[in-house]
Amino acid sequence: MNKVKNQEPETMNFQAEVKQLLHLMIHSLYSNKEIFLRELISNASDACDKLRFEAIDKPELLEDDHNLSIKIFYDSNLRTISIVDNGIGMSAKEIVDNLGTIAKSGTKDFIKNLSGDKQKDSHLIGQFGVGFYSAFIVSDNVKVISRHAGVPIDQAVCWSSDGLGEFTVVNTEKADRGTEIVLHIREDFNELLSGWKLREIIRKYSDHISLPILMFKEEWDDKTGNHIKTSDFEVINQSNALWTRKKTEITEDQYKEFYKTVFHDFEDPLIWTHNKIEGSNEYTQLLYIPKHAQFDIWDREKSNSIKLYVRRVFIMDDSDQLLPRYLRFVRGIIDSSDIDLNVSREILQESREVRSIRDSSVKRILNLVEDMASKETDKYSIFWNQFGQILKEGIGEDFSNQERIAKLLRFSSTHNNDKSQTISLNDYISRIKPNQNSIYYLTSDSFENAISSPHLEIFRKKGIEVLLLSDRIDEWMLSNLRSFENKSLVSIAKDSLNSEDITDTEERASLDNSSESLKPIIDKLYNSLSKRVKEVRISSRLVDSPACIVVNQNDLSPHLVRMLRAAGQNSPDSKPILEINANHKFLKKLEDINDNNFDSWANLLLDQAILTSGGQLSEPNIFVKRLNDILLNSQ
Ligand SMILES: Nc1ncnc2c1ncn2[C@@H]1O[C@H](COP(=O)(O)OP(=O)(O)OP(=O)(O)O)[C@@H](O)[C@H]1O
Repeated sequence: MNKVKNQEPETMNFQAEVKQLLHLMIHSLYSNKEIFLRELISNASDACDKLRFEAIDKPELLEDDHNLSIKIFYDSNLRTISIVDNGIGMSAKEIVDNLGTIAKSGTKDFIKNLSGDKQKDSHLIGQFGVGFYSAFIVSDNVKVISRHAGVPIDQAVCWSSDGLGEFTVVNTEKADRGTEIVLHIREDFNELLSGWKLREIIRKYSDHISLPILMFKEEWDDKTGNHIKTSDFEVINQSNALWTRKKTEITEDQYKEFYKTVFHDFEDPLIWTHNKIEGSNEYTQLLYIPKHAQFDIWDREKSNSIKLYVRRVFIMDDSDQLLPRYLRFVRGIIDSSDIDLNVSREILQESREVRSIRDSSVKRILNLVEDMASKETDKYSIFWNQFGQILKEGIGEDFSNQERIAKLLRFSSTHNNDKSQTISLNDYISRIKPNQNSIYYLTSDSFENAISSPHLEIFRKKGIEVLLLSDRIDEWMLSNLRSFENKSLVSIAKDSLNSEDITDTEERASLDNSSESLKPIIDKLYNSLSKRVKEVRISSRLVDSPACIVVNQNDLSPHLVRMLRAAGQNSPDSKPILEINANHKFLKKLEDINDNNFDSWANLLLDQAILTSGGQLSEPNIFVKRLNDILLNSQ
C-alpha cells in the first residue's frame, strides 16, 4: 500500500524531554497498557475533525473520499496493530515537530517533578496527557505513515522509531489521505493481538467517538476452531457523538470514558453537567470538573479546555470566549446549532450567541459546584484543594457572580485551628457574636505564621473567630471583596478594628489611662524609632506579646508588600505603626533602661514585633548585634 521511495531515511534525535518522558512512561504506565488505543483513536478522531473543519472552506481537501472513519487492523503473525484514519494527515515538518518534541509549556518542570515512583508518576503523567507516545508502552517499534490532505500521493512521509532515543523520517508514497500508525507489539502483550480483545478495548474506551471505528468482521470457523477474518468491515462503536444522546441513554461509565478519551485524563472526572438548551439559541453543553488540576493550570495564558462544535463539526478548542479565566479548570464540549460554521475567533468575540452560552455555562458550573458544596462535602474538599485558589480569581473577575462565589470560599480559621480550608463565610456568620459587625481575617505567608501571630491574642481571649488566609491570591481577592452579608471584612493587622468588638467600656477606660500614664515612654520610643515607624501607641489587641506591627487601613499589608517585592515589583515604602502592650514586663523594664542603651532596646522591641508579625528584618546582622549587646550587658 505504501511504497518507500529510493531515498535514505534521515535519522533525528528526540527532544531530551521526550526521551525522558518515554522512558518514565514505559516504566510507570506498564499496567495501563490499554490506554494506547484510546489515545491513538482520539488523535485519529481529532485529525478527522480538523479535516472536516478545513474542508468547509476547501472542499477539494476531501478528494473523493468523503466518509471519514477510523480503521483498526491486526496481524498476529507479524505482531502488528494498525490504526488508520483518513483525516487531515501530517506533512514531513509536522510529523517531525509533533512526534519528536513536546510543545506544551512547562514540560521541563513537569518532568523534573517525576520521581521514579510508579504510582505517583502515573498520576502525574496522566494529568500531563500521554497522547501519541503511549504507543511505546506496548510497542517496540512504531511506524507512522502520513499524507496531508490535498498534497500529491508521492509527498507522504514515513516516521519510524523504537522509542529509545532516535527516529527516522523518509519521504514515501501513500494513496489514501490521512495517517496510518503501525505498532509492532512487544512480546509481553500478546493478548492485544486478538480481535476479541481489541473490540473490548474499543467499546470500553472509545464507544462514544462520533466517527465509525471499523474492523474486519470475524466469523467462527468450525474447521479450524478459530475466528476467521472476513473482508467485510463492521462498525465496533456506537459512533454517535455522546453529547447528542439523551442523558437517560448514557451510563456513568460512558460519561467517564468519554471524558478520559477526549481530554486525555487518566482519572475519572470529579463531576459533570450535561444540558440541552432549546429555544432561540440552541446548544448542548457537556462540562466536566476534573479530579486534579492540569499541570499548567497556573499559566493564565493557557487556553480554555472547551471544545466548540457547530452541529457536531469541531470548530476550535482554545477559545477564551466560552468560559471566563477563573473557570479554566473546566473541560468540556459545547455544540451550538446557531453559530455560523465559518465562525472565526474575532466573530466569536462579538457573538451574542456565544455571550449567552458563556453566561449559561458559568451558571451551570456554579450550580454544580454549589450542589457539591452542600450535598457532597468530601467531593467538595477535593475540588477546593485543587481549584479553590483559581475560583478565588472569580471574586475580582466576575462581579455579577461575586456573591455566589464568595459563598463557595473556604478558609482556615481560629475556630478549629486547622490548616485545612473548610470554613465558609456563612459558617463564620452563624457563629458571629451578637452586635459584631465585622468578619475578621489575617493574611500571612503561611498558616503557621498566621496561627502564631500576636495579632490574634485579644481575639482568642474574647472568643472572636478570625479567618486565617495564606494563599498568594488572598490579598488581591480581599481587595475585591469588602463585605459579605452586610458584614465588612476587616484585617486584624490593620488599625481599623472596631474597638467595640474587642474591648468593653471598662477596658477602653483602662487603655485611655495607660496611654496617658505611659505617654513619656511612648514618646521616648517614638524618638528612638521615628525613622522606622509612623507612630507608637498602646495596643488593644495584645495579651501576651510585648508589641506588634499594624498598618493604616489604606496602606498595603506587610504581607502584600513582601509578595510584591518577591515578584520584583516596587511597593510604596510606608512605615508601620508599633503597638505596645501596656501590661507587659518589657514596658516596665524600658522605664529602667538608661539613655545610652535605650535605642538598642527600642529597636529590639520593634524587630521582634516585625518578626512575630510574620515580617523579615532588612538588616538581620544589626538585630543580632543589638541582641548580643543587650545580653552581654545584662550579665
Ligand atoms: N492521526 C493523526 N493525524 C494527524 N495528526 C496527528 C495524528 N496523531 C497525532 N497527530 C499530531 O501530533 C500531535 C501530537 O499528538 P499527541 O497525542 O502527542 O498530543 P496531543 O493530542 O496534541 O495532546 P494530548 O494528547 O495531551 O491532548 C497532535 O497534536 C497532532 O497534531
